[in-house]
Amino acid sequence: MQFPSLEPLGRSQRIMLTMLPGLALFMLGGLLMLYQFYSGIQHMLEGQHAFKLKKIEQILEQAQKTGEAMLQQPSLDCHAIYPEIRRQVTTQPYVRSMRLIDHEGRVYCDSVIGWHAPAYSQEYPREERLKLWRGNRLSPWHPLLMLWLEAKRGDVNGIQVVVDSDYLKDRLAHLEQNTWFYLHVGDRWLDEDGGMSSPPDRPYWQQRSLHSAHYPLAIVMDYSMPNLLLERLGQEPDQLILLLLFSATFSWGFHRLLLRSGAPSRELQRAVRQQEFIPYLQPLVDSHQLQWCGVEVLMRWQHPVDGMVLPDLFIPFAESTGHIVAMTRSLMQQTAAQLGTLSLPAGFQISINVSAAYVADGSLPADCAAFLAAFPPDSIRLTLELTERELIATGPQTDALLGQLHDLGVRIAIDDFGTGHSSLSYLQKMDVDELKIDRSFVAGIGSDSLSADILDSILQLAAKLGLTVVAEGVEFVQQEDYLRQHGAHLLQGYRYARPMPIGEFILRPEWHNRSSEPRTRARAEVHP
Ligand SMILES: Nc1nc2c(ncn2[C@@H]2O[C@H](COP(=O)(O)O[C@H]3[C@@H](O)[C@H](n4cnc5c(=O)[nH]c(N)nc54)O[C@@H]3COP(=O)(O)O)[C@@H](O)[C@H]2O)c(=O)[nH]1
Repeated sequence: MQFPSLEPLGRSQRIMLTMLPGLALFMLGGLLMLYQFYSGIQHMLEGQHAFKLKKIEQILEQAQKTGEAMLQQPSLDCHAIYPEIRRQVTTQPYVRSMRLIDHEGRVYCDSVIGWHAPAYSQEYPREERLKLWRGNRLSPWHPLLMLWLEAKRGDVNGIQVVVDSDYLKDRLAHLEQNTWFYLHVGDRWLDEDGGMSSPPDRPYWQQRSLHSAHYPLAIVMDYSMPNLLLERLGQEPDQLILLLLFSATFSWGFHRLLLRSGAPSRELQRAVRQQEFIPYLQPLVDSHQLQWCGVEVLMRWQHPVDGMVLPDLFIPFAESTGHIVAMTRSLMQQTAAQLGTLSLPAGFQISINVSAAYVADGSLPADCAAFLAAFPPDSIRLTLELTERELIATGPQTDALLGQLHDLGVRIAIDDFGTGHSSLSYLQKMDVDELKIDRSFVAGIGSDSLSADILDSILQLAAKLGLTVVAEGVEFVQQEDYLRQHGAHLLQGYRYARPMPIGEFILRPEWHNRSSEPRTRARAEVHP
């Protein structure tokens, strides 16, 4: 799969773009998670709803059976039946009281006060099979549920069976917040705290009624799904955290994939535009004073994903595709902008690696002129190091170019001298100013006699031709001593410093304190 190029986009736009899939994943996952929670909550609520209705129906069935048993007694004369009514009321769990009603609507036998009951027939629900009452005369604020059972016999009209609301509210009670259950009978509602209202005092959110198939009642569920979802999220945050982590990882992976997916060529172009190729400086040390007298500019790629990338990994590709020209130009511009503001020591050398493609490009003299213009006139020695990685075409054109460069005051060095096939031919055909001895010869000092012989030959040749010699890869004092004794002019290597960012270089005291003593042995010891 080919991903779109990120080239035309800025950094923040790229980040935004690569965050989108993660965001989409998070939203999709979030929706799925919410749906899962939603279904779970719905299922749980429906179960509870049905369960509560069943439990309240069971209470009423029990009350009904008790009342029907009374009505089936052979005599419903109060004197005869009163002991049985008392017994039933005290032994049946949910039945609080019972009253027998005659055909005139009078209570003629009451489980609480017997046959002396006054005719408070207004409490007799003539038409209603079920009625919720706020209370009766004995306990006015204690709601009751009255079940009316009609007698199918001539001596009595029917019986009222009274159920205590304590049992009902217990059945309505539940643990979840944001949900309320009510027993709804006629125009009255009993809540799980035992309060009665018509309709309920609480704000209506979403309401569902479940009607009983056996009694004229419904269980009403009042709930807030958004609040229940939030509550569930709070109870189970791990799923959300996992989703967040997963989406972030996905975004990051996508970001990396997009950055890598562009063709390498386009990736280099993008990196040039973003100024990701930055200069590192490694000091050049004057072999007499052992003081910092210049720098070699070395390219580093500050990659947004892979971090700092060393040049060996991208320079050969950049050279083969020609991108090295734009990359080196960018490096020169950044170096000039940052070093041009400093007061550098007189004759400070700035060496820059230049590939064959740049030599052939024709824009090199103009770019060098622009570089030099960033410094006070004649204040620095700009040196271009020509490498042998790619063959530099020799001939009139190159001669003319080198002539132009010399006219500008730019010096030419042959890098890694002695390692390629054409070092001597370059020396013969091109007007060069400096030889840079490859570090493989320096490494052989003291251990490899052949390397030492080649090194000596290069040093003698350079001396004869009047060329400056820079020895790179100096790591040990023995190498330093040898090179100083044998005429190398400039030394470069980890012995002095590794390549470093310009910001770090500026802070180093070595290039400020040029008159201070060298950090190694005194010169007199080396050159007696
Ligand atoms: N065309 C361009 N080529 C460039 C540019 N920047 C670097 N390069 C070439 O990449 C090669 C690797 O360079 P780098 O990793 O920066 O290594 C340089 C030094 O760090 C290393 N060095 C210096 N001192 C020592 C030492 O004491 N020991 C040791 N093991 N290594 C040391 O040598 C490299 C400097 O090489 P050179 O340029 O030949 O002086 C390398 O070939 C670079 O040329 C660029 O901008 N353009």
